Amino acid sequence: MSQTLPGTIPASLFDACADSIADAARELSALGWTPATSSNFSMRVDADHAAITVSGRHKGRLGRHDIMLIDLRGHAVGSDARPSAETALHTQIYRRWPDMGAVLHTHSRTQSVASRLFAGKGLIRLQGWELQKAITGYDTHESVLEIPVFPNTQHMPELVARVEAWLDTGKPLHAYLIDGHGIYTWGRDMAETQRHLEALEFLLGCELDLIKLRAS
Ligand SMILES: CSC[C@@H](O)[C@@H](O)C(=O)COP(=O)(O)O
Ligand SMILES: [Zn+2]
Repeated sequence: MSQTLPGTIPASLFDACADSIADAARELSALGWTPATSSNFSMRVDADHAAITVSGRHKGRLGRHDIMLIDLRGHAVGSDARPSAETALHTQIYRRWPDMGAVLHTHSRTQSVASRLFAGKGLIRLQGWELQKAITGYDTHESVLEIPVFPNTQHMPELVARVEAWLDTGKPLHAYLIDGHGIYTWGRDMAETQRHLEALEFLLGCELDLIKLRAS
């Protein structure tokens, strides 16, 4: 895949984003959170563009050619590669929050099982865990962190609308699960987004352990 950049985007900027995505993806893949080409990752490049993974690539082996430029309507810019099938979920975040700089979507076993288990309730309510403080804006274990679980669909506009509907209620949103699918989370930069993802994976795992232990 060859990537041509608009004159306003220096190659060094795009390459830095691509390298950062590939590094994060390698780490997440090594943890087993991106099985079988699943998952997708992006970073904001400027006010109107993001770098995102090309659809269908193995996320543990990404190179610069597996990451492409899109505009915030989700259209490829300067390449004929196909962006992630879930691009609309990334651009939604960048359009809604100009200060958000990275979006990570993974399919870990813990995320997948938790999404199925809590789909009936429509959300997971986290409270009492010290690690909630890893989410920006949370400064005590006593706060409530709600992670909605949206029904899965192959029709991205439907998922985009569900996210909008949640936000329209005025409730905070730092991440969401998709039933039987995985998690989406975001942050102002890649480091913050990775911290959110690691914390959420840990917290979901703790909730699943509690359910198992209470049942035994
Ligand atoms: C390989 S199944 C997973 C996909 O359907 C999808 O959910 C996913 O996460 C990766 O899609 P992609 O188009 O590669 O970004
Ligand atoms: Zn997915």
